[in-house]
Amino acid sequence: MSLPVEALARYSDLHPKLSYEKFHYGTAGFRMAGSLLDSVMFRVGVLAAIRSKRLEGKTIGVMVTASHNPPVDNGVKLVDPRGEMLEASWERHATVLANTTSTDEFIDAVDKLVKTYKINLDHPANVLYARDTRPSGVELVAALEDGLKAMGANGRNEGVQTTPILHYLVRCVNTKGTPEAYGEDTVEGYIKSTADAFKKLIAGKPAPPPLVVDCANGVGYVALKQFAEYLGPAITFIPMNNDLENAAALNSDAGADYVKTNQKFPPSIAPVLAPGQRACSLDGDADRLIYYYLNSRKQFRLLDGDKIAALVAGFITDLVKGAGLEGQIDVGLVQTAYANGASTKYLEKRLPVACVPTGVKHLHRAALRYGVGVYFEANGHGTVVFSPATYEVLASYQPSTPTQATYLEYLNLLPKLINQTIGDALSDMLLVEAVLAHKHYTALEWDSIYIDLPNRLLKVVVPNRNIFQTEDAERRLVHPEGMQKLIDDHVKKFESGRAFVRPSGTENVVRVYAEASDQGQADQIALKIAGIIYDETGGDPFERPGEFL
Ligand SMILES: CC(=O)N[C@H]1[C@@H](OP(=O)(O)O)O[C@H](CO)[C@@H](O)[C@@H]1O
Ligand SMILES: [Mg+2]
Repeated sequence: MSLPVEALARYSDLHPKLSYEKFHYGTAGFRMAGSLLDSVMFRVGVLAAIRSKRLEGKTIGVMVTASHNPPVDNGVKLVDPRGEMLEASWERHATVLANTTSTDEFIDAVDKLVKTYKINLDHPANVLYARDTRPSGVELVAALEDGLKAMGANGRNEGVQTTPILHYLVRCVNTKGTPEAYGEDTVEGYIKSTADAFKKLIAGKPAPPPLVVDCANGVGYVALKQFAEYLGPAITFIPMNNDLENAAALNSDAGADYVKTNQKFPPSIAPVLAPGQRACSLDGDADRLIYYYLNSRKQFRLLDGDKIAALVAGFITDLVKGAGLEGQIDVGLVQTAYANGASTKYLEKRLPVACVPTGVKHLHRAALRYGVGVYFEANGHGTVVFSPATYEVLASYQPSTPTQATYLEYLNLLPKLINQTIGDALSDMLLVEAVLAHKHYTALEWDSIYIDLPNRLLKVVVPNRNIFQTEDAERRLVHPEGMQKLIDDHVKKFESGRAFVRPSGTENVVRVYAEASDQGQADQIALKIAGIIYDETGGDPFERPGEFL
């Protein structure tokens, strides 16, 4: 088969590129105002089909979502056959195709891609896709489908689903009937196997107290309802911010990003919480999870991705030891520079900890190096991955005592409870609840594992963020020259101060993170560095944010 040039041209003409837009496939795929994405969606459809053919018909996933961003935004991400994010080298092809200015140029670029990889177009193309609850998703999915039609690809529309469910389904479809079979490739199959593993894991433990779940008025509520049905009395949820009728409500004063960024309760949650009661927030596509509670002094206390990682890694380490598998299964943790310094200090004493650049793909890749790799970004995105060798050990190990056998049983349930393809707010939430039940931890006890260092995260708008280059997992600047020295000279004035600066991969800003032994110092460090960056990059003195030092 040759490239279906005629069909490509016909469909492409229905989705012309807006001449002034420049698109970039970044950390979060393509993401911007939904109204600007029509041509991008069509081209992503074509690219997904080409990638599927390149992989001899393996199913590629496409998720239409803008996660925690405002309801008018939308976006799209491609998912590789194992349910992982698109291979990095193909991000560039996505950007190139999205930016071709005419149908002819687009077809030429597709042709070039096919020739470069010597793709055999006789292979079938299979694409599985879903969208979040954003209204613009309906038309964007239609544009995506035109891309699939133009290539004669088989499309499987999963409707409105969470991002992690889409990733899970892709892995299931591609591993079906193989020794690595991941599960049944249906949403019901996902809910059932996750819920069953949870029920078995907490069997005999007291049912956790009811959990307040802030659904960010998004698709997470759809999955939560299904979980609630299967879980029955095993756990009670109190769903909040579950209005799916009002599109404008999505992520508005709600959700994991709101809580982590503002370090406060969503306004609707504060009044319903009793002191000590746990609550959690999902984000708009349910791949991030943040916990929090009201302490006895009626203060907000955050239990973020670092706290989840510490809880989960500690639990798994205990299980491995208890089963007598120490030395046979190595448990490791992966963080980014945004991890609270107190968490890193606490965890490094207990297990190997790696620090990698921001972005799930980096964390995921690093986690695969361990027998059991736990990774979480501070913002609540993370999961646990089990290596093939670990699966083998778990399947063949003969415990020598009944206690070891019990621990082994728990360990064997974890790969079923956890969505290993990507961070999954709902399966992570059930994991946290199971660990709390096993450890008999209240929110306060969990919080007390270590005490967070006060910190401050700021954005600085600069003319060109690309001049900022980093090394050492983004912890030091190598460019602009001399900037790191200015930062160091300032930070060293503060005891236990730490700070770093990096360009955002998703917004046109530079981020400044600082932490210190008290909040005032963390603020001073961050605001001074923000001022340095602003001034050194030629920021307009009349527009200089008032708080910068
Ligand atoms: C400080 C921060 O939270 N950064 C986020 C944000 O990346 P930036 O490159 O910092 O814009 O979005 C990413 C994608 O969602 C997420 O992986 C990351 O953790
Ligand atoms: Mg998200």
